[in-house]
Amino acid sequence: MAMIALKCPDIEVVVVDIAVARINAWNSDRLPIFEPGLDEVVKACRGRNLFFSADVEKHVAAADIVFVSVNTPTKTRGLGAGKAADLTYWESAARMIADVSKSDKIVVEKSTVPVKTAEAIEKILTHNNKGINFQILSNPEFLAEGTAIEDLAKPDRVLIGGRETPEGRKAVEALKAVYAHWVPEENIITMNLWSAEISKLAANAILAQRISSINAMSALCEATGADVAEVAYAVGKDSRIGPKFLNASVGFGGSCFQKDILNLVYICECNGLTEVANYWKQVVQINDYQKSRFVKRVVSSMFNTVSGKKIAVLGFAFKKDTGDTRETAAIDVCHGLLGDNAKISVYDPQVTADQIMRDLAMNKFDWDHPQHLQPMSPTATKQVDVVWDAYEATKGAHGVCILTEWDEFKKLDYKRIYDGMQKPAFIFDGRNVINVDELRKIGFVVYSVGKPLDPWVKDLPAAPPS
Ligand SMILES: NC(=O)c1ccc[n+]([C@@H]2O[C@H](COP(=O)([O-])OP(=O)(O)OC[C@H]3O[C@@H](n4cnc5c(N)ncnc54)[C@H](O)[C@@H]3O)[C@@H](O)[C@H]2O)c1
Ligand SMILES: O=c1ccn([C@@H]2O[C@H](COP(=O)(O)OP(=O)(O)O[C@H]3O[C@H](CO)[C@@H](O)[C@H](O)[C@H]3O)[C@@H](O)[C@H]2O)c(=O)[nH]1
Repeated sequence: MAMIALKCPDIEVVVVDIAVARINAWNSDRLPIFEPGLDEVVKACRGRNLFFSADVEKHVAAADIVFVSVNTPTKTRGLGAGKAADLTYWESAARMIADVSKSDKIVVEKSTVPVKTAEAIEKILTHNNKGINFQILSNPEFLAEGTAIEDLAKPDRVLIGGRETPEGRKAVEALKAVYAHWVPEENIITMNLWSAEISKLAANAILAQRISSINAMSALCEATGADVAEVAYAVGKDSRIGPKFLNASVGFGGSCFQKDILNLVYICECNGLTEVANYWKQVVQINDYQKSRFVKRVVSSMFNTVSGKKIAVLGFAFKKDTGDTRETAAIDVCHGLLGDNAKISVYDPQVTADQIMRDLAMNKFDWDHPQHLQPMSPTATKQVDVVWDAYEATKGAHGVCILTEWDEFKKLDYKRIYDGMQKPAFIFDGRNVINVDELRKIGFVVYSVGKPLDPWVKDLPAAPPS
């Protein structure tokens, strides 16, 4: 919305939220999220044509276009728990729009929703309506965190789905005119509502599938002496495949991929498409396998136990350049290590100690997770310490796990880190950011996902029984 305000000075944008603390933060000098370049965009328009308010009803009543961007998490209880999208927030937003509206409105699905949500929303909006015309559009968002501003400034495409009626087409044109302020017309794609809704789920599923594919290859590379980075480079050179999204890692995280794939799986199951559901489920299962495989490498390399040992965790966010920790692989890896009674010292340049403690104590739905990834008691967080420096985190540690690819981890003084650690000093790189040969020369025992194994690690079974 800040980008719309920046690019369309003739449009007044009001961001409303029921979370008053968040709105207060948006109106302050310290925005509630860290996103490179966002401060500048907000500062350029706030008070001009961009406003933040907790008076949701007043501003919705006055709007011509309402973008609904509320959260759509995975259901944790009841029918479809652990898979289906929880549309509670969407439904209450739709009911509120229906209640407060006195003029015609275009209601835009900006959240990622199950296919056919527009139909349900239409029913809520038009039920008991007072002669008001609501047009529902699907306009899914494709930005990635950490690069949101560039993604919004130069989107690969903007997708708008609408009803194939004269009113529907008019609404599509109205929304298209907003984006046309800065997005070339050929990059604004219009289609029917259901295609737009499915396209968002399909894009995320296929992106995540690429990561699970290369992560699956990383296990085979370790077993055979191949290097996954070389394999990804060779594969990505095929112009039909392309080089992006082929970085092997400790596993994908973030608030979208797992949630949206599980939602897709549920929709397939509801449509009787068991084989299709199982196909997509495998993308999440390989991701869980990758996280648990990493934990097993750590434990088995360190004489099959990390009990009482200090392990430094460098990086907790789900990717670099964000402070977001939702579904970060770091949560599952820490749970796995704590399950083996390790003492953990975490450093992340953007994530607060409070957030890390909350994440580690939080109950996660345990759908199909391996044993050691299951919810744990909050008392285990007593074994966790959060520090504000990588050197502090690694001081006296037996092992280091790199779980986020922050640029600063490439430039650390690893000799200094080695000197301060217990020996043998182990380093487990879940992001392929370190120079393996250099670190081995310093004296570290090194494991890096998908890379030829250190003889020390090699002699141990890759997947000892849990
Ligand atoms: N985070 C991303 O990068 C991203 C990218 C593309 C799509 N999406 C999709 O966008 C949606 C939102 O994601 P998010 O990460 O911003 O979630 P979020 O939980 O950070 O934000 C949602 C906000 O909606 C507010 N809200 C809930 N009910 C409300 C109501 N009735 N009225 C007003 N405000 C209400 C909440 O208070 C919260 O601040 C999800 O469907 C997600 O899948 C997110
Ligand atoms: O080659 C890769 C690329 C990514 N990742 C990991 O995958 C996760 C997701 O990364 P990314 O997709 O860059 O960030 P998100 O903000 O989750 O963005 C995804 O999810 C958004 C929400 O739906 C979509 O809008 C975006 O298009 C889609 O990329 C992160 O943990 C990354 O570290 C890898 O492990 N290897």
